[in-house]
Amino acid sequence: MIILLCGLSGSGKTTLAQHVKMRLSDTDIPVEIIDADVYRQKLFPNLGYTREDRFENIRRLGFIAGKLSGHGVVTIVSAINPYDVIRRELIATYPDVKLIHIDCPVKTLLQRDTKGLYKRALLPEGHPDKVTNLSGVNDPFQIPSSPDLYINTHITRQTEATEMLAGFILDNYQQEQIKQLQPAGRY
Ligand SMILES: Nc1ncnc2c1ncn2[C@@H]1O[C@H](COP(=O)(O)OS(=O)(=O)O)[C@@H](OP(=O)(O)O)[C@H]1O
Ligand SMILES: Nc1ncnc2c1ncn2[C@@H]1O[C@H](COP(=O)(O)OP(=O)(O)O)[C@@H](O)[C@H]1O
Repeated sequence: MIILLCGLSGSGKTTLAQHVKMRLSDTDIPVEIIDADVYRQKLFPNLGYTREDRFENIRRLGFIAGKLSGHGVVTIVSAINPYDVIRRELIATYPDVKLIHIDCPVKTLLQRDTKGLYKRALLPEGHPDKVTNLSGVNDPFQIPSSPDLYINTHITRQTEATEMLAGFILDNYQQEQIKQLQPAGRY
């Protein structure tokens, strides 16, 4: 299973992915997190935040996730992933991809601003520290129309959000195992 966590920077993708991994550590479900922030720094430092570079980033992350999930690892891809077309491409390319929207109003993200990106995006044009192409501020984020799960981290506390996501993974993992136990064509 590939879990695509999409949502604006600071919405809680990394936090929830890490908590879910911990939460599932006492089960026999192997979980790996592919955090776009980390992979960009370690593997794709030349990619920026244009539409084309974001597509390339997501395609590469999807490829790695496909390999891991092919070995039975529940692979959580934590990336802003703002465009519907590339999300749909991953869903069409790899088996058992689930799309999860981690939502949060920009007003709240401006208050959290753990990386200082939002303040920098709001600087005047031409300011040397200005951040351009920040999704939700000066770059698009297409809201998923029918995600498999929706979590709003402005409303839902971290512990409850973790339970929602862990429960979703457990349910789907178990359903998949039951399907694989059933002989093809008999049911
Ligand atoms: N425009 C811009 N300028 C500078 N830095 C930025 C910008 N947009 C995103 N970020 C930071 O990059 C982190 C990874 O982005 P993503 O790979 O998830 O983006 S995307 O999926 O390719 O759209 C992303 O990580 P998260 O904060 O974890 O979402 C941000 O820290
Ligand atoms: N309900 C919540 N779920 C997840 N994170 C939350 C929640 N409420 C507040 N936060 C905080 O918001 C921040 C989210 O940051 P992070 O997980 O790095 O986001 P992202 O990976 O989407 O950029 C963290 O500081 C986290 O503690």
